[in-house]
Amino acid sequence: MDHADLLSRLETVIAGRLGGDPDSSYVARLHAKGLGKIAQKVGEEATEVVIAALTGDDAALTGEAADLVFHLFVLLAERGVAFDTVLAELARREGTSGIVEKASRSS
Ligand SMILES: N=c1c2ncn([C@@H]3O[C@H](COP(=O)(O)OP(=O)(O)OP(=O)(O)O)[C@@H](O)[C@H]3O)c2ncn1[C@@H]1O[C@H](COP(=O)(O)O)[C@@H](O)[C@H]1O
Repeated sequence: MDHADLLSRLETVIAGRLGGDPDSSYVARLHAKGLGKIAQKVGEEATEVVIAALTGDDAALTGEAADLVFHLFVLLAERGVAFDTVLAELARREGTSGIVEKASRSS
C-alpha cells in the first residue's frame, strides 16, 4: 500500500478538526486545551519514543513514533505552520549538505 499521501491527508483532517466538536474529536479536544497542552503532548510522545527505542521494542517504537508524528502535526496546525514549510526546510538542507559534501571532496 502506498502511504505517500497520508501525511497530506492527515494535515487536512487535523486542520478541519481544530474548530470541531471536542465531544467527538480528539484534535478539537486538544485545541480546546490550548497550545501549552499540545506542546506538552509532543514532549511526552517524544520521551515515549526514546524509551521504546532504548528498550529495543520495535512494535512500541512504531506506535510511539506514530503518536509523535500525529501530535507534531497537531502542534504545527495549531501554530499555523504548513507541513510543506517543514519539507521545504528539509529540501533546503538536502541542497546545502550536497554543497558541503562537494566542498569536502574537492579539498
Ligand atoms: N492519528 C491520530 C491519532 N494518533 C493518536 N491519537 C490519539 O491520541 C491520544 C493519545 O493518547 P494518550 O493516552 O497519550 O492521551 P490521552 O490520555 O487520551 O489524553 P491526555 O489526557 O494526555 O490529554 C489517544 O486518544 C489516541 O486516540 C490520534 N487521534 C487521531 N488521529 C488522526 O486524527 C484524525 C482526527 O481525529 P479526531 O480529531 O479524533 O476526529 C483521525 O482520523 C486520525 O487520522
